[in-house]
Amino acid sequence: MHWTPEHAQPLNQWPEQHLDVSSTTPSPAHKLELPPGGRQRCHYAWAHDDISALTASNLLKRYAEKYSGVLDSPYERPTLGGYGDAAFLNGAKGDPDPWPGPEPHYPLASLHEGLPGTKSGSGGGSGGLGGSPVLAGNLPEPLYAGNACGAPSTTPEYAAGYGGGYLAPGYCAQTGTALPTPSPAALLQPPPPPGYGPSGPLYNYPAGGYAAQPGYGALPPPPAPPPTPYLPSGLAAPTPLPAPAASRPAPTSYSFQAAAPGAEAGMSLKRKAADEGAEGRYRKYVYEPTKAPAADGAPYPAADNGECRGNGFRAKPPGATEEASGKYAGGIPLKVLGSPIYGPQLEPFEKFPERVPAPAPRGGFVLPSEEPLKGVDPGSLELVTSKMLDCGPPVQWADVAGQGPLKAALEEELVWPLLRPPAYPGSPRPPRTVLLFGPRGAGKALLGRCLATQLGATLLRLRGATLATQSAAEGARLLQAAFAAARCRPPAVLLISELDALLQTREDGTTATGALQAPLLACLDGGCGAGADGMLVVGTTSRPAALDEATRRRFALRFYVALPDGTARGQILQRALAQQGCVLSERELAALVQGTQGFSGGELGQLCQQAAAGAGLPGLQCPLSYKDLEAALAKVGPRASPKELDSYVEWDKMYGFGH
Ligand SMILES: Nc1ncnc2c1ncn2[C@@H]1O[C@H](COP(=O)(O)OP(=O)(O)OP(=O)(O)O)[C@@H](O)[C@H]1O
Ligand SMILES: [Mg+2]
Repeated sequence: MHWTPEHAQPLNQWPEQHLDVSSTTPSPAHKLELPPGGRQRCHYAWAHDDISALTASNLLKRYAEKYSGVLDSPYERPTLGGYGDAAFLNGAKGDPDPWPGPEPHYPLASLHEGLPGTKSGSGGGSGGLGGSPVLAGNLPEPLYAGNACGAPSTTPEYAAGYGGGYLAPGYCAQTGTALPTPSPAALLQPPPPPGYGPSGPLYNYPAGGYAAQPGYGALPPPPAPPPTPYLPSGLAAPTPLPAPAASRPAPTSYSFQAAAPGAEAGMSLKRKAADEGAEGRYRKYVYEPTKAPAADGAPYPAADNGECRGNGFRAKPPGATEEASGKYAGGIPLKVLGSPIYGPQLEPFEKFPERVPAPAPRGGFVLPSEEPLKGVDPGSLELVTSKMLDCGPPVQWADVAGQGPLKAALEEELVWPLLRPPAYPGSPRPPRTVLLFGPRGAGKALLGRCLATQLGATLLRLRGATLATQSAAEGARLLQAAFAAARCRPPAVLLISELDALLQTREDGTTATGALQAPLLACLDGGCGAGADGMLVVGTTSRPAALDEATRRRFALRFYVALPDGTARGQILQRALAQQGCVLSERELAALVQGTQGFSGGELGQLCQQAAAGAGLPGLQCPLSYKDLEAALAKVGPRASPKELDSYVEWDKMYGFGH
């Protein structure tokens, strides 16, 4: 047999093969060229034709085995030229150890880079698909597929090609586990752009989510959009969403929201908004205890020149809330009592832009297209406009003591959806009706005013009890006029307090239920229906059980406004007493808070007034003392009995949305 290795191998490989050829019988043609002393040990770099058949057979077998793994490898191999022949000539022929040669000449970008768990760095070299299959094929079993760390190989297809060959001894490509199998989609992903770490997240959106729309106060400025290189081409940036709903607990079985006409799909029925530890989250809800003293003793100072802002509110008097002290008069911080944060958490006025002229429609809270005044009695409309338009100062979340979870719920389920633009055409309408129920004086109307402020809306107030004193026809006319007036001033909040009075049986035997309920339901359907987007109806009642199902279901959201807890009572008292120039010691205030358990905010205000009256200080020339308050405590007490409070909790479980 006449055989030369050139017949079987490419030219650039045959010198290596000849390093294997240890023939001791050089060809006669070469004998003369060999140094005499080295003849017996010399390895020829070229073939000679008198090789034995056995040697030739062994050679064939050996190289067939050696390269069969390479040829069968499922991975795309780099061109051999990329590594240079020198890599194969580096004296490591058949070496079972990891390849000790130089780094590849080209920085081969491994497709595995960017996959989770992939380690980048020089130690790994181009161990991915760019690794040398030849070398991998040379490696003994334990070095395959990251087994340098002794991890079990779970991905057999990686064994041949996944570059153990370039792993330095001891390098662990995966910590204790084999590299996860890449999905076909991942393999099709383009490599990350230069400058971004391969193991970084593909999207790097802010953890806190997106800020609300401009115009909504107390939220941080919107974060910068994610850098465009992070967005795969062709993909639009996701629509900003409000706070994550995923953290909300599952609704309880009592909720009626799914059946309510205004209840929107996707809105959680029950939620626990109290994230007690997250102070920053409720920072803006923190009560601002001190306002500028009212000149006339009214709950809100009238030092605003009577000027009514475009949104129906007047600005707070400058510095009205700036003087909040972080402690009780005696020096105990309210945090000691479990308050979230207490201090001057102020909302700058700039966050409540003037609405003159009316701003462009915002989000779902847009201008109605219908003619709102059609068929409305002009006299009633005039009456409503002059008597019901609320021009009080704006009420921020921080102006409401306590009620943190409720405030968060109102904001997340009402304010944000109303201010947020619809995500897509035909997306669910935000709720247009909310019912606040709870004991008298608990702050339901205050929260209604706060909602109007947060929405930048005109506020119209209607008292059910007042309406119920009118004749049925007049009451219905006023009701329609109130809805029409609200609709023609969008965005508007119509606050109907004492809603239950509209549905009660009168003492004279005539029942308003039939007379006023029908117009009320019609107004709720029409005024808050699909055609009227610019208004929100806030109904309040201290007798939720008096509401029949039809009325109840017209309110898409129903929230329980509970009595203030000890911390909130302390804050309300401190504010009320500060307005009267009264400074109590820490112990006195703590005792007063203890003695006013079960008081509503309204009753705390009455207590302070009673103390002033009892002290003979109608003009509030002298500060109140603790003794005056003690005396007043004997006369003013909480109105809501424990039984009543229990009934609210029960009603909340049945029909409320919890918070
Ligand atoms: N949480 C509170 N923080 C500060 N002030 C409060 C709070 N709750 C009630 N008040 C004060 O108590 C008074 C009565 O509040 P409001 O009118 O809102 O109660 P209400 O629940 O609407 O009562 P009603 O059922 O009688 O209509 C207001 O002066 C309000 O400022
Ligand atoms: Mg009220």
